[in-house]
Amino acid sequence: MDEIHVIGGNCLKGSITVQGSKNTVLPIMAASLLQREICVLRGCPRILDVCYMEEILHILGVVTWWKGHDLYLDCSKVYGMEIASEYTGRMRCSVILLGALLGRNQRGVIGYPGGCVIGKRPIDLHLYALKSLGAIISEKNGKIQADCKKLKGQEINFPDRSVGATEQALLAAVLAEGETVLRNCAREPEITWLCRFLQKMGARICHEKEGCIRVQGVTSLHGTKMLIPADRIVTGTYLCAAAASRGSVTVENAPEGEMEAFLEVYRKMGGQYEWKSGKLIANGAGIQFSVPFLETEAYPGFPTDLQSPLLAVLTTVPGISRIRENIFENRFKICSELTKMGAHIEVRGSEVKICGSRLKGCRLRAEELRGGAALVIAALAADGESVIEGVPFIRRGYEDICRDLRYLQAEIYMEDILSV
Ligand SMILES: CC(=O)N[C@H]1[C@@H](OP(=O)(O)OP(=O)(O)OC[C@H]2O[C@@H](n3ccc(=O)[nH]c3=O)[C@H](O)[C@@H]2O)O[C@H](CO)[C@@H](O)[C@@H]1O
Ligand SMILES: C=C(OP(=O)(O)O)C(=O)O
Repeated sequence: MDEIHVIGGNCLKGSITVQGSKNTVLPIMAASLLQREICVLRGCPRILDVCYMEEILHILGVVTWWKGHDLYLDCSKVYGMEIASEYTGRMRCSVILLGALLGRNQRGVIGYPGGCVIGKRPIDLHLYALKSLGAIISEKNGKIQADCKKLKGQEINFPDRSVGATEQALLAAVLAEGETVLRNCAREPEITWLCRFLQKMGARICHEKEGCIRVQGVTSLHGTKMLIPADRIVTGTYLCAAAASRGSVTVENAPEGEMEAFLEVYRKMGGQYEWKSGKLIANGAGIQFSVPFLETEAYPGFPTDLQSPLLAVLTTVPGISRIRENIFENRFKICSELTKMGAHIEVRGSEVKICGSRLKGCRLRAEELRGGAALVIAALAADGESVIEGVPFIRRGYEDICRDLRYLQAEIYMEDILSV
């Protein structure tokens, strides 16, 4: 069992290249099922969620291999149609395999998805999209079964915006008969990247206007290659890590154009940044201003996935800050852990009030991915040593957070407590 040890107090500085994006690569791996050749995903992050998705693809018949960070997916022999809940329950993104399986084999049976326990996370919008395209869905014994003769293009007007449901609808629509128009789609960059990948496989997709995507069904798709873009949430996490120590960081491959909402808050807190030849150069030495009010929103608003990392920074900034979480109802779980470190935090429903103070190192437990990363950030700023348990949650989305932060001169290491 691994634990992360952090000796707080170092001022972070240095350059880093961030891993490929988790939330981009996972739907792209699912999309590869829609063709019968080989897809190559360059710059694929070697994170637990990618391993979990790879295992699921193996069960369905996909042959995979790695060359460094390039993942090869040979989808020529996909005959499996069923994925047990012990596999789907490890990650949220497993649910969109339903749309891919329907597109490929007209049938899919999957267990319920898992992922971070940060709210109820229903799948009604996913099922609504699939049903609209003609799938017959039944739910029993903890499984969701979807069948269709041939999916048929439709107008789908999402009542609410959902990243996963938009991805689900896209995967199901590209091989459906005729035209599908998706309205009120999510606008996150991951949707654009998925569309690009599907287009490279031969899909006919066009973005009409904000939130509206038109898909012209085709009869088959082919293999392709794509470079997975840098992870915008990991980039933001490392900016927060440097900010908590009032240090600086240069991100060599930051995803330009995807970080605006975060960078605006960073600047208001007293941080400075500039883009130079594709690099993001950020200096957190001047971070000193609290954030009177911030709320998480769908893209291009402030991302919910960076709410906990930012909250960790704000526990160190003098004055009162307030954050409202609008996307997931249970995303303040780390507050009790931060309180153990001496943070002054009050949670009231979907809002949290933070009064900046000094933190002290202690033993902490991560219970979900971004909350776990946020505990590491708080530990970097704290006096003394912190030990963070629950490392597998962090590994779901960070390839090697200790290695990356050591590049930035943090004193941090992983210990396997069974082997000492
Ligand atoms: C693997 C992946 O890409 N995960 C991201 C994805 O999650 P995910 O795709 O699960 O997030 P959604 O955009 O679907 O969720 C947004 C909101 O819609 C609700 N909802 C969603 C689907 C549904 O059928 N019914 C419903 O009510 C959710 O409970 C939530 O309140 O987008 C989230 C919001 O940017 C990010 O935090 C996650 O990191
Ligand atoms: C919530 C997240 O992931 P998932 O949707 O995979 O649980 C996340 O990446 O912060």
